[in-house]
Amino acid sequence: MIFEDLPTTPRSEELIDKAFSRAARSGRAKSGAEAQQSMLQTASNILSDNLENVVTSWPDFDTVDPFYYELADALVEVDELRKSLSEIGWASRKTREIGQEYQGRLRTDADLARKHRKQAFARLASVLEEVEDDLLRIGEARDQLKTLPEIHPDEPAIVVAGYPNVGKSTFVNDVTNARHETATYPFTTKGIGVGHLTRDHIRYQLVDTPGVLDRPPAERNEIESQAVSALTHLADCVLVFVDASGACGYPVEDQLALREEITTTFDVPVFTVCSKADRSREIEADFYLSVEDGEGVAELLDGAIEAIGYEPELPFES
Ligand SMILES: Nc1nc2c(ncn2[C@@H]2O[C@H](COP(=O)(O)OP(=O)(O)OP(=O)(O)O)[C@@H](O)[C@H]2O)c(=O)[nH]1
Repeated sequence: MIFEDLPTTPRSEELIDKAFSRAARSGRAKSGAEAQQSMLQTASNILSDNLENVVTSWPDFDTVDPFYYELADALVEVDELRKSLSEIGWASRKTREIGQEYQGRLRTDADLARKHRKQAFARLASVLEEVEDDLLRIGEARDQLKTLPEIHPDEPAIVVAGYPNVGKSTFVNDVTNARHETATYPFTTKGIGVGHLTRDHIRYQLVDTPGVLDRPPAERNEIESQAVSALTHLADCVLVFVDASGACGYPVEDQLALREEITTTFDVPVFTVCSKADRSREIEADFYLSVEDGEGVAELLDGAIEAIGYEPELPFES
């Protein structure tokens, strides 16, 4: 996952403390103007390098997969994040420049060198103060994005949709190792779960979507709508679960209306799955499923996998 390895974002104060205390240490090893030069060099390098690392640890949003872009945007407003990252790039260059600019002025007697070095430190500190909010914003974005589950836009994905309590997670847990891998993320109080299964050496992702694809669009808030839009980039096939028994607590007509909406939103095969078929099968569906009895589980998976028709790219054969 592209956001998984993002390192903790330092705060301005932390960076200043680190830079100035290392600078003091390096100054103690020398004397006179040389000590001042060494201090400035150390402080400016540490600040500039650490700031640069913040920027380079992020992926380039111009080339990021649209699924990730929209997910990230739903959580953190990518435009704002990019502005902050470019401010940090500026601060990295500026702190290096200040180091270089003052180096010449420090080639003088010890007292004057000390005065100029202090001036340079004040300027370094004020650059860091200026980007304090940007570092905070980047840190928050990083913390949020790190919690996204393991979803790979390059792997085939089966998205499971349907009203609450229709049996989505029972199915996903039954056919995948989801119990071990399910992760959630904070689009909604419920989060989205991911499980995996392997067929013919191909790994498929099953994405459970409680709180997102489980109600009419009019009831989705902006973030949830964006999560749906992100899912359209991800899904290779959608299974809409409909509980014809009504045991889930939602009228069958509403469930079928949601299916219609999903069919028009997604450009990939969308199947209607009559879930809890041990209780009722009173609707027209592509598949009838009872996880309770084990009925239709294999057929449903085979159907979805066939509809996806995923062909892995083979290495070049000579
Ligand atoms: N009779 C019967 N009950 C089932 C079947 N599958 C699931 N259930 C029951 O239906 C209830 C809801 O199932 P879940 O899998 O939690 O439903 P869900 O759609 O994931 O619900 P949310 O996570 O709230 O969106 C549970 O009590 C399950 O035990 C089935 O095949 N037959």
